Amino acid sequence: MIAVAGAEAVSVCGGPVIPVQLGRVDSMVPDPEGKLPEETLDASGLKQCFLRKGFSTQQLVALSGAHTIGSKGFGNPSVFDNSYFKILLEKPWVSAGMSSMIGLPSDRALSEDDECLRPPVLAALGTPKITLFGIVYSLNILKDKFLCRWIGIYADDQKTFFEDFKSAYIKLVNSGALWKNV
Ligand code: HEM
Repeated sequence: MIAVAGAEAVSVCGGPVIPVQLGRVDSMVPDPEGKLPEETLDASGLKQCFLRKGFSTQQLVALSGAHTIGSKGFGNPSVFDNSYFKILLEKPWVSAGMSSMIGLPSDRALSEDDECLRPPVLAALGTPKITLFGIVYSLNILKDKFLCRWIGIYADDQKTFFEDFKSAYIKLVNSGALWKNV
């Protein structure tokens, strides 16, 4: 129910439509304590925590984009879009008073990590394209492959954020689940 409600909330708020597989075996016991990442973890702690569960830095950054919804200062609280990443790139955010209201410590930690972010020079370039004999090549593919600065990529390209969020969400909610044989 939680996995389905989460996916429904994302699409109702304008995010991607995420198919959630039904029919899983319900758990009879609660999860042990300490399975969720602490909001006070730094970027390296967050990355390790996600890696231990089989999630890459890219998936950590994409999933954290869910914080675009709600009251943490990432744009319209009821719209699922890529404002989270755009606002993280605006660091240090207008004023010290305002910055303390933006995001959780974990969100701010991602914006201070080189692997999660990207160099300002590439941020200024936006989405570069080369035109050769009428054919347009997007350098985004190269950026994705070799630079891996996910906050910048998702701030530039909401479609890529939606695609990556969708697959990471499916992986997250299916992780450790068992299904009935029907
Ligand atoms: C990266 C590790 C994460 C940490 C440390 C974290 C921590 C938290 C905390 C502490 C809150 C409560 C904020 C408050 O109201 O004071 C929160 C809210 C929330 N989280 Fe996360 N979270 C993480 C990842 C995720 C993921 C993976 C998702 C979904 C895919 C998610 C979705 C949400 C949503 C929708 C809220 C409500 C936001 C609001 O109403 O302000 N979070 N998170």
